[in-house]
Order: sequence, then structure tokens, then C-alpha cells
Amino acid sequence: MDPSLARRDRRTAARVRSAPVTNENTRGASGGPSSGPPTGSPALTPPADATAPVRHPEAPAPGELLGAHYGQCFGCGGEQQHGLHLEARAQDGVRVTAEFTVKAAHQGAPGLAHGGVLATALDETLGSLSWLLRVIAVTGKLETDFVRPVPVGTVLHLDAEVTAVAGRKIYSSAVGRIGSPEGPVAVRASALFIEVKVDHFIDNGRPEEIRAAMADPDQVRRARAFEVNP
Ligand SMILES: CCCCCCCC(=O)SCCNC(=O)CCNC(=O)[C@H](O)C(C)(C)COP(=O)(O)OP(=O)(O)OC[C@H]1O[C@@H](n2cnc3c(N)ncnc32)[C@H](O)[C@@H]1OP(=O)(O)O
Repeated sequence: MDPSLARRDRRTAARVRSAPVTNENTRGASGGPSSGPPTGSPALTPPADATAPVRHPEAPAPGELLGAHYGQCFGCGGEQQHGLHLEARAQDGVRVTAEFTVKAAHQGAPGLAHGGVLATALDETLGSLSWLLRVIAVTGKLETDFVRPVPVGTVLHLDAEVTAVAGRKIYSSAVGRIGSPEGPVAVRASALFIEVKVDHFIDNGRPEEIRAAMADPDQVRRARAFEVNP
């Protein structure tokens, strides 16, 4: 086949694949990402008895930087040289925004962010919603749409919110835009987080890191405070 035709076919196929997603790229009434999250897995649809999320009275104020939950976290920790160093900020309701600058260490294809790194940025942003509910939760399911390639040097602006809660199950969605909070949508995600106790980490983490974390009184105080969630 003529290589130029093959290239054109590939471009057409890419447009067809992305078309339904880009039609949904408007924001929710709250300014958050809720309108048009990826549909798909039934496990990401809240059950009929799910309730609206409730912002904890001691949640960080809107506009406040949340800070890293763990210095070695690949998503937000300052001690990971090639980590994302993602910075999340509380917003109104149960919503956060975050920024992540794509570095050369985050490439998949030449000059473009790796899809797994972009999924990490979404996962981390969605995970930081726990600060506003004041619970500890881990990702059970994460469904991602990759809408546009994201070049190295891009600042990805992420916006995430909890949409519903059912017992320990926390339903959320997020969107990532290129260059500004109003920029073109590059990635979107829907997620199910599951609330856990601190013991989830103590029982499963590698002993040396757990010992180090337990020796840090600030880390222990932060984690335990989230377990008591009136
Ligand atoms: C401190 C915060 C760090 C934030 C970093 C960013 C977020 C992350 O990347 S966290 C790391 C990645 N995630 C993980 O490592 C989690 C690994 N998984 C696990 O440990 C377990 O499967 C866990 C804790 C999610 C659930 O196990 P367990 O506590 O036994 O709960 P379980 O009874 O199985 O499930 C509870 C409910 O959730 C549902 N559920 C759990 N997992 C899923 C799933 N993958 N898909 C759909 N539903 C699920 C179950 O069906 C059940 O529903 P129901 O109450 O209606 O019956």
C-alpha cells in the first residue's frame, strides 16, 4: 500500500475513535468534570442507594494546596526524582484541581507523555479527593479515555470530583486539559475508590517503608486522624 495512504487511513481512524469523546468535553454545572465522564463499565455506575458526597467540615479550604500525602509517592511526593510532583488544590464541594508538568522522564513515544503516566496523574488527582471526604481510600477501578496526545513540556490541568458514595465505595470522575483549565481535553477518567483503614498499608506494604513511615509522627498522626471520620 502507498505509505501516504496508510498514513491518511491511520489519521482518519484516529479521528473516528476520538469523535464521540470530544463531543462530551463540556464542564458540569459546578465547573467540575462531571458532565460526560467516560461511560462504560457498570461497576463505575453508582447503585440506586448511593448518596451525594459530603464535604468534611474540617476539609482544607477552597484554594488550599493539599500537599503530598507521602514524600515517596510517585504521583505527588517531593522525594521522587522522576515522579509527577503533582500539586492538588481543594475546591468547593468535593472537588479538587491539580497541575502536572510533563517532563522528559515521562515520555512514551518521542516527545509525548506515556499513557500510564497520564493515568497516574488522573489516579493521583482522584485519590486526593479523599482529603475532602477525610477518609483513606485506594483505587479499585480506573477507566481512562486518552483523547489527545500530550507533548513534553505541557502543563496538564486536572479537575476531579466525587460524584456519589455508597458505603465504602466512592465514585468519581476527572478530566485533564492541555495548557490551561479551559484548554482542550486530553484525558478523562471515571473511578471507583474503596475506603480502607490504615491497616491496609501496614499489613501489605514492604516492612522497611512501613517502619520508616511509622517512625514519622506526622505521617502517623495524619493517617490516624483520617480513620476517625465522624
Ligand atoms: C493513601 C492514598 C494513596 C492514593 C494514591 C493514588 C491512588 C492509588 O493508586 S491506590 C493504589 C492502587 N490500588 C490498590 O492497590 C488497591 C488494591 N486492591 C485492594 O487492596 C482491594 O481489592 C480493595 C481494598 C480495593 C477492596 O478489597 P476489600 O477491602 O476486601 O473490599 P471488597 O469487599 O472486596 O470490596 C468492597 C466493595 O467494593 C467493590 N469493589 C472492590 N474492588 C472493585 C473493583 N475493582 N471493581 C468494582 N467493584 C469493586 C466490591 O464489589 C464491594 O462492593 P459491595 O460492598 O457492593 O459488595
